[in-house]
Amino acid sequence: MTQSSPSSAPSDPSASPKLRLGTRGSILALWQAEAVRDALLKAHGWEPEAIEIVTIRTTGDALTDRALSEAGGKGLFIKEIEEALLDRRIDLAVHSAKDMETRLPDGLHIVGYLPRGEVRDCLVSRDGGGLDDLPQGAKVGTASLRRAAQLRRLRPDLEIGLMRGNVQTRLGKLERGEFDATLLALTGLERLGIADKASAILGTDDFLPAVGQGAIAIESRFGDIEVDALLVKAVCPVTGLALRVERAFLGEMDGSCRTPIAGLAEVDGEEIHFRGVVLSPDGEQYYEIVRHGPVNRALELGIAAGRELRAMVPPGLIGG
Ligand SMILES: NCc1[nH]cc(CCC(=O)O)c1CC(=O)O
Repeated sequence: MTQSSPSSAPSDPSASPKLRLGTRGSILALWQAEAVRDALLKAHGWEPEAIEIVTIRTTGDALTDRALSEAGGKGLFIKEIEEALLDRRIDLAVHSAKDMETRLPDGLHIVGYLPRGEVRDCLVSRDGGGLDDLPQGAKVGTASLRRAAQLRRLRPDLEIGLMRGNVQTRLGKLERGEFDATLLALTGLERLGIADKASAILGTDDFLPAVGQGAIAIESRFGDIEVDALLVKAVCPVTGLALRVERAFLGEMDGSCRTPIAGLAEVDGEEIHFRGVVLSPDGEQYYEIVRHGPVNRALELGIAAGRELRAMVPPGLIGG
């Protein structure tokens, strides 16, 4: 029998388990953890007390002055939460899938995802309007190499500066006039109830999202089957398929976090459509792969797309 973390067996409906969900403390992260909690409560008909949300401060939260790619990458928002999971201080971790490395620490795995919502990026501009409406040389803030490269490709005239911090911090920098515009995940604004801040939604043809964007991942200890069983009714299998493709693609690209990479898989019935892109940081080089395949070959599709794109890209652009 595996060790079980909830204080009661899931098969006993009269007892309320005590599951601890670990998350970062930002408003966005808390919204996401609450969404997982609500999905679990609904799936099992539990009382709210059955789930406790535990906030954990991460290295990434403390770093506000440097690009994440310089400080050690996106895993910085995850590490302390995964340590808490391995130490059994929490039973499940909730993350933005986008923030997760393709390789997880030994002993942990992604159990599944909540239904994915909006995947697109949006422009938040002080003066409103879309990318074409930004004046020549306007100052756009972002901390994302992917967004910066795609933006440079479309608008090489813009001045792109480093903008760090959580969504509210970034919007504050815009309001104070430090930047003319910024690019954000539309889903983040939606979750914060401020989607009206978006002045334009960027279509995926021109502006491909990050792998995992818009998906909320639930991570557990590998082999903690009683905990995982509780999630079966709360997770979204279709989102799981899309993320399987995207994360396999990213794993094959094996890009350092200094490489602008984007990828999106969409499930349409029994088919998956995938598009992946690699750019040079200045946006001048652009490599794209488009692949389709059946849902039962999701992993293979992602791997093949990653390998093929990797083979197209000159050495030096990825990795290193
Ligand atoms: N980079 C931080 C981050 N990680 C996840 C989201 C948004 C939520 C999501 O994509 O699921 C954001 C904010 C943003 O990129 O604007």
